[in-house]
Amino acid sequence: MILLIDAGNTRIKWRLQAAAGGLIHDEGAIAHENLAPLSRLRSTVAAPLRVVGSNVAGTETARRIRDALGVEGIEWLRPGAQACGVRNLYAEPGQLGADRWAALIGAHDLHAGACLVVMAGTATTVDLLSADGDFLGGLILPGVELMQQSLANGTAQLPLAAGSFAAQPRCTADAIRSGCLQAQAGAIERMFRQIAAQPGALCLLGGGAADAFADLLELPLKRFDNLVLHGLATVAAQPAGNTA
Ligand SMILES: Nc1ncnc2c1ncn2[C@@H]1O[C@H](COP(=O)(O)OP(=O)(O)OP(=O)(O)O)[C@@H](O)[C@H]1O
Ligand SMILES: CC(C)(CO)[C@@H](O)C(=O)NCCC(=O)O
Ligand SMILES: [K+]
Repeated sequence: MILLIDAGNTRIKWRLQAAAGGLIHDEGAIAHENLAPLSRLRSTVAAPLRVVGSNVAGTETARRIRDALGVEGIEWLRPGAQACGVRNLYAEPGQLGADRWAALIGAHDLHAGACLVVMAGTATTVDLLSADGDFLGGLILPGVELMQQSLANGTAQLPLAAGSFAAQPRCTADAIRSGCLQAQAGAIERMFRQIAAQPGALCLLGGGAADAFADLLELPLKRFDNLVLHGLATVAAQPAGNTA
């Protein structure tokens, strides 16, 4: 059995599979505060269990996950210069978030053409992947909720209110909500222009906040939850994965 773990800043997503490319037994998402579901999961699985993960939530989180699972070693994905046909063009490949690296590997496995890999989580990332598998570069934005919160925190008059999207917002709450959603959609559409002319160019969109603006996007779009876990499975299926 193999357990795939995507430890993000808001939640920890997991998937239990028979083998790296095999049948999915179970999956879920948990809050950082309560890792008990991972301990329960471990006790239901007959050993041996291989654990492959990506973590952008810090070393303390990695330790807590290991303790909750009671396993010796977790194979945490370390972004490098290349893996599974994807080349990392970051100036310092190790600086790239492991979740972005896994998602790019997953995207390259799923789609033959150029794609824009968008993950709408705590932060939103918008990453360009060429048809050849080159990660050309990408954006990091505050996620939708972080954007809304930053306005409430940084101003006297702006509340953290539940607004709705409007093309021409005519109240404060709608103006905030629409501004944050348009910022996300606009950044994505502008990045997509760089690959739009290529045959089969596609935007792959995932993450917990994707529903908030998916309908606004005017580009070839495919929803995919969860690209990070798919990428981890792709890495795990390699004879010598780029994990440590
Ligand atoms: N409909 C929504 N509108 C705005 N923000 C949302 C919406 N749904 C989720 N979010 C926010 O998006 C952020 C990430 O949500 P979620 O935990 O579901 O995504 P995630 O992909 O698991 O994130 P991460 O990998 O960063 O942990 C949270 O701050 C959450 O409150
Ligand atoms: C951008 C986030 C927060 C998205 O989860 C994560 O991938 C991260 O912490 N990345 C490290 C910095 C970088 O990717 O350049
Ligand atoms: K962070």
